[in-house]
Amino acid sequence: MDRSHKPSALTPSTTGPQPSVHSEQGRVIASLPTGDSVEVLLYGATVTSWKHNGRENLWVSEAAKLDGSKPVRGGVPVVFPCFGPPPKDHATGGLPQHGFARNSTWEYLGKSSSESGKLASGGDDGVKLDFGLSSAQLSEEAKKAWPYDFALVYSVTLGKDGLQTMLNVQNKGDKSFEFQMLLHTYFRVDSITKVTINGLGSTTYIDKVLNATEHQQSNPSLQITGETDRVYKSIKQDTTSILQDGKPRLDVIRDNLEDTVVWNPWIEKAKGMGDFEPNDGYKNMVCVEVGAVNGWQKLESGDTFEGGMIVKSHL
Ligand SMILES: O=P(O)(O)OC[C@H]1O[C@@H](O)[C@H](O)[C@@H](O)[C@@H]1O
Repeated sequence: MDRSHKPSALTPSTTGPQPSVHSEQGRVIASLPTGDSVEVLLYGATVTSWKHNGRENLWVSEAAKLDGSKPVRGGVPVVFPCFGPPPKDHATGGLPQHGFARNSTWEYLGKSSSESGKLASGGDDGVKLDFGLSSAQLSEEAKKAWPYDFALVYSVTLGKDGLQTMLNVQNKGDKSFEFQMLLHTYFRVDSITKVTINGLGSTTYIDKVLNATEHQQSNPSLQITGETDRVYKSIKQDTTSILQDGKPRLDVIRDNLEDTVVWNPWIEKAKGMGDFEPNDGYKNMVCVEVGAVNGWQKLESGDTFEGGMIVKSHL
């Protein structure tokens, strides 16, 4: 698939000090010689930790279930093939909220050494981990509710200055299907009251807190001052930036995805979620979720779609 606006990929290299990769207890952990690391749970292919310069960039609830009994409350759950509660009259109508990818067990396909890019220092640049999920691996219930033949490959690349997560969707069957996808990333922040989100100005959004009404964001900067659940549609700028205390903290760069959901449950909703702890954890997280959730992506038999993000940490 040729894409004119494709951001340059983070490229792992094959010489010099090597990253270490090991799997234990249903997760894959990769570390760079710099000490940066990423952890991916096979359940949901959920990235549960990404450390850069000694700092954790992702928020995971202290009560998150990591045993496969429910989707992980935190990290980067993969939402596919529907976002939110699916419309009852759509082919995804029998699936749970946010689909089945976040609560299916993925297969670790291995680390990739195909792309190389040597650093000036001669050290290793990064490591790419691939995870797969196909129709055959789904629960009988999910297969019945969404009887399409598909294959997903989710690539998580830990680079020296960022994390890249890309979802590749293939239609392996003889019927077309429609899907939505979203990388439901919970970012860790020091204090939500000091967070500003830039890059969503002049964009139309659906406000799920206000009965799913449509609004236009006029202010170039967004501050979170209460429960927030917004779907920003067809965003022109590729980068959404999270600032802490006015200083750049994280840049989220969308790749072939036009939409972004901003979510913070705030006080009451956080208290109402059994797996959200501590109760005031909403002060230390914000979800900035890149995706294709405005309408549906149609994939014809044999076709492939790819979308994801690069996140750069400024600490
Ligand atoms: O509780 P869940 O299923 O993980 O969803 C969390 C939130 O996910 C967000 O993406 C949705 O916009 C919210 O409406 C939803 O509440």
